Amino acid sequence: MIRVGVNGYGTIGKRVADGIRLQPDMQLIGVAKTRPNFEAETAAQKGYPLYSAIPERSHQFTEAGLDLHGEVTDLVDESDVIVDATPSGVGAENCSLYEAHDTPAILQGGESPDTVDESFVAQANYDDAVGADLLRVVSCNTTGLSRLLEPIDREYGVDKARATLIRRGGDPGETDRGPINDILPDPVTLPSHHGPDVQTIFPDVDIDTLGVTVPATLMHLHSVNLTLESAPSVAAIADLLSRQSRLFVVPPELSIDGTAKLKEFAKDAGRPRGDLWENCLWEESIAMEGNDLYLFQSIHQEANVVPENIDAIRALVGHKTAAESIALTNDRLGLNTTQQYTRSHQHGSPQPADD
Ligand SMILES: NC(=O)C1=CN([C@@H]2O[C@H](COP(=O)(O)OP(=O)(O)OC[C@H]3O[C@@H](n4cnc5c(N)ncnc54)[C@H](O)[C@@H]3O)[C@@H](O)[C@H]2O)C=CC1
Ligand SMILES: O=C(OP(=O)(O)O)[C@H](O)COP(=O)(O)O
Repeated sequence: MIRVGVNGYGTIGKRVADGIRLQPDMQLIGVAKTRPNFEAETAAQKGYPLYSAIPERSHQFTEAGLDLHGEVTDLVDESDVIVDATPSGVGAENCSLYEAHDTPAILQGGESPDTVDESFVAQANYDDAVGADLLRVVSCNTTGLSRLLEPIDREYGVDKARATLIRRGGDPGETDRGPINDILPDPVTLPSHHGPDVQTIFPDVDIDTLGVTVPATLMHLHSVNLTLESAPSVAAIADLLSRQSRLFVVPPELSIDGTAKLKEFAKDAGRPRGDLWENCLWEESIAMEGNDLYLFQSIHQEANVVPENIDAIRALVGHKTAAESIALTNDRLGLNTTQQYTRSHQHGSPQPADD
């Protein structure tokens, strides 16, 4: 069993903790919280041992009637791997703690790539991460672009990638984010940070990205144009993408016209918190003009890095191969439900994934 601690129990941390608890080869040692809010209450109700992230505040947990199992240093000490899901910049500050305890750690996309040994996307560079001390699961948008690029580059070669990222203003629970009535070029200059971030995974891919932030909370939307080395048919592209286990090629028959219906679909399908762990690509949006591929995909920012964090844990300890880890993570999270649905529409019967 891999003993895992989660430091930072917010949007990403609580989803990763739930995912860890579902894995047969992992034990969730506990979660570190800064204060006894509703997330600390629900973590305790789920039976997750609580650790105080800020020792001076430990008494607040006791006063709120929450048992503490220790402080964050105890959590780091008791864990084989730490998933750090603290806000951007805090993860880098925590690295000295992990190093002092000789505990490998996984940081998130808000941290700089220079802070870690490797940036990570399971489908692309799992083997490079084996035995590292510090990994970084790249941001939700970068993970989404990387998952799309990997099979297309492998199969057809990508000469040039261009993407405009229409970014959600904040997560649904973030009441202090915006804009609430604007459309912001964000950043106003080319490139957005996503292109260089993709190159931490694919150093040889030539990619330009633009960012725009809009008053929406549900998901990001990517408008993608890839210039390929050949000109496959739309059907061949759709077939290739539909065979990737973390891409959901949304069939037109579902009448899903945008991110709101995608989220509704996930909730109806019984997904926890309505989470969509996979990229969601509209099949009808896939178009070829000469060697140029165009499509739209949506990324559920709260959920799509969760499978990658689970795989990153196994990669750090060299516990399984990439294919084994991806398959196990998908199975235990329940990620295959949309995939099978897509295949039943496109192919009539399930086919091997990720080939
Ligand atoms: N929310 C999103 O859309 C995505 C976020 N990320 C990245 O994941 C990381 C975490 O982001 P979120 O989960 O959205 O943030 P969040 O703000 O929802 O959660 C962070 C949690 O860490 C806690 N925290 C603050 N300081 C701490 C400390 N010193 N020790 C322990 N816990 C501490 C906060 O109280 C909060 O509960 C960031 O690097 C972010 O860029 C990556 C993909 C998507
Ligand atoms: O990783 C994300 O976005 P990003 O890929 O645009 O950096 C998450 O949606 C967090 O974005 P935020 O830094 O705007 O909260």
